Amino acid sequence: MTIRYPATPTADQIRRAPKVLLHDHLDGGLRPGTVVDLARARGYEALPETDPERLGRWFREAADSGSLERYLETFAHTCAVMQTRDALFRVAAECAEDLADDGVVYAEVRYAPEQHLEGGLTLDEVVAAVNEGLREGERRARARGRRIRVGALLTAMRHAARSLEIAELANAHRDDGVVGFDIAGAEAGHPPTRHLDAFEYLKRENNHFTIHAGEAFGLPSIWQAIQWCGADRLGHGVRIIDDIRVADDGTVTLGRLAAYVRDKRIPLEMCPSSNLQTGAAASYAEHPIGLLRRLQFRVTVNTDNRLMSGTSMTREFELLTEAFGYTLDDMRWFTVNAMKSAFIPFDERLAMINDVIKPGYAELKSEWLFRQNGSTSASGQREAP
Ligand SMILES: O=c1[nH]cnc2c1ncn2[C@@H]1O[C@H](CO)[C@@H](O)[C@H]1O
Ligand SMILES: [Zn+2]
Repeated sequence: MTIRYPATPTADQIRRAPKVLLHDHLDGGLRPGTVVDLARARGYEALPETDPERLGRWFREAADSGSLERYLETFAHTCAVMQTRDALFRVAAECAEDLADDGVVYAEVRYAPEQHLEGGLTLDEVVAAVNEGLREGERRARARGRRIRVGALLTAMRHAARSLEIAELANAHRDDGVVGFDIAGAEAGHPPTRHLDAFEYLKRENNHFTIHAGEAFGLPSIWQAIQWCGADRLGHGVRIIDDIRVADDGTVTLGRLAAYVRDKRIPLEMCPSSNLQTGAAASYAEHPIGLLRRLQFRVTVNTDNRLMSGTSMTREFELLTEAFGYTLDDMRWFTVNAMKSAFIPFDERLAMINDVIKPGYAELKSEWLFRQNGSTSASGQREAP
């Protein structure tokens, strides 16, 4: 006889569960109050609101545009206030703290160094400021009894022409907090193959990269990212659904590209709330993550931009639990997927899975055993002998 645990985790369990985040933009995750403070310090007067609560709402509503291009316009304000060493340090430290408070144990946070040079910093100084801030945030979290490890991904903007330079920067800082590379920005009209030299350079250096692909543009973008550029992971990748046919009787047929992505266990960094805002998915219940999880693609759950989506890892999992009835076992599956797909060394990933993630979920599940004598009766939750 085996005990069947209650099906859905509580909000509190979701928050306390160890979580792994692979796709989170530093310039999309500022606290609204910090944006206000930094704008005031720098004399930046173009903020649409100066009350933190109203500003937070403004970001969420402006990002709720149904188009990636309009969604991306909101980053002009966050980037504008991230132009000095102190500002970058503060934003990075708060990022690590906020993620730790949300129960994230490992995160890869990305940003585009080329967007932080207006105050006179060099690319190397930008990277150093963010790394120092992340280390400070880890320390503050530890002082409060929370453990988190945060790596940085350096992003090149796909409409610009600095990707090789940023790839070299990522490689130069690989033993110093930078775990990989990415390209981001408007997808339509900016195919990943324009940055082939950057990707080929990183492959020659045995380095890692992910590519935003299959978010605002479909299969050709995913195909190029994988087969031309050699991406280790896909940022979003939701449009892979266009290569999957589900017949009326439920039979599923994968096209060649979808089959390749699943066969090769290529990680998909899915960001449900962000996708709803940019129009890449219509609702949580209809988000491709449901089908892709059932088909056992290497799916991971991510926040993308916590400020623009007013979200957190806890909230993304709550929304998915509501939409798909996910259990703690599903959550653990997504989390192990993410940890397997991280860009840190294999032995460290394995240790995180075995020594942090699995024990964390086992601990949460076991809580139920001690609750059964209390008011929440467990009758009916045991499997028949
Ligand atoms: O979902 C997204 N798709 C594509 N680009 C994005 C997304 N979120 C943010 N950025 C872009 O990445 C830059 C560096 O962090 C941001 O400034 C934003 O322009
Ligand atoms: Zn993104």
